[in-house]
Amino acid sequence: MTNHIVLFEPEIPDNTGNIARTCAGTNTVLDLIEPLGFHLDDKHLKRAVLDYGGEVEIRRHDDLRAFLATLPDNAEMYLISKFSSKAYTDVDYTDESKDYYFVFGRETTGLPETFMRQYADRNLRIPMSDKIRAFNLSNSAAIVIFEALRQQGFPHMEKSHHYENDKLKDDYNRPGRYQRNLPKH
Ligand SMILES: C[S@@+](CC[C@H](N)C(=O)[O-])C[C@H]1O[C@@H](n2cnc3c(N)ncnc32)[C@H](O)[C@@H]1O
Repeated sequence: MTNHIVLFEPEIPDNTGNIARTCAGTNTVLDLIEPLGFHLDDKHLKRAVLDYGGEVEIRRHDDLRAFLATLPDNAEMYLISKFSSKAYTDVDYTDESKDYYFVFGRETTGLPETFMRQYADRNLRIPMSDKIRAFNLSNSAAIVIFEALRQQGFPHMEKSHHYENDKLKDDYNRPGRYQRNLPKH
């Protein structure tokens, strides 16, 4: 089982950078459908990818058709769109024989209407109030991928870890921890 976040023609490098970081932290493959609104060596994207997501597997596709042609037989593809009336939480993402693909639209115009109509039963909505037009792209990606991962039991992810500077350790607040070596006058 592999999870994929697929971005259709993303425009804002910071969003793609954030998503790349999320992909690295969750062992998710990032598929980018061109054209992109930025260069892959954009400094914001690079900072996010290199500082935090150097391990992320990025696959680039010339266009939507080219991306669809790469889908394996076991692909379960979902289109993430506010226009759906089915919630993203109402789907089972736990079939280990499947590869899950979550396709998100571009920041300004979302997903193409024809594509959404073609896969009408595959559109999923993140519930939201009527006070906004849509959620931010990178937040939407995080919301959906973490529901899939939660259902899958967070595969190959550490649910706990012990750090050297563990804030929950008993001696974290030991006297002197915050004392600075100020110069003596
Ligand atoms: C900023 S939104 C795009 C808004 C665009 N005006 C539209 O018509 O979809 C960017 C992407 O985030 C995702 N998104 C944002 N809010 C969503 C919601 N409430 N439900 C599902 N997806 C959402 C979708 O994939 C969307 O294409």
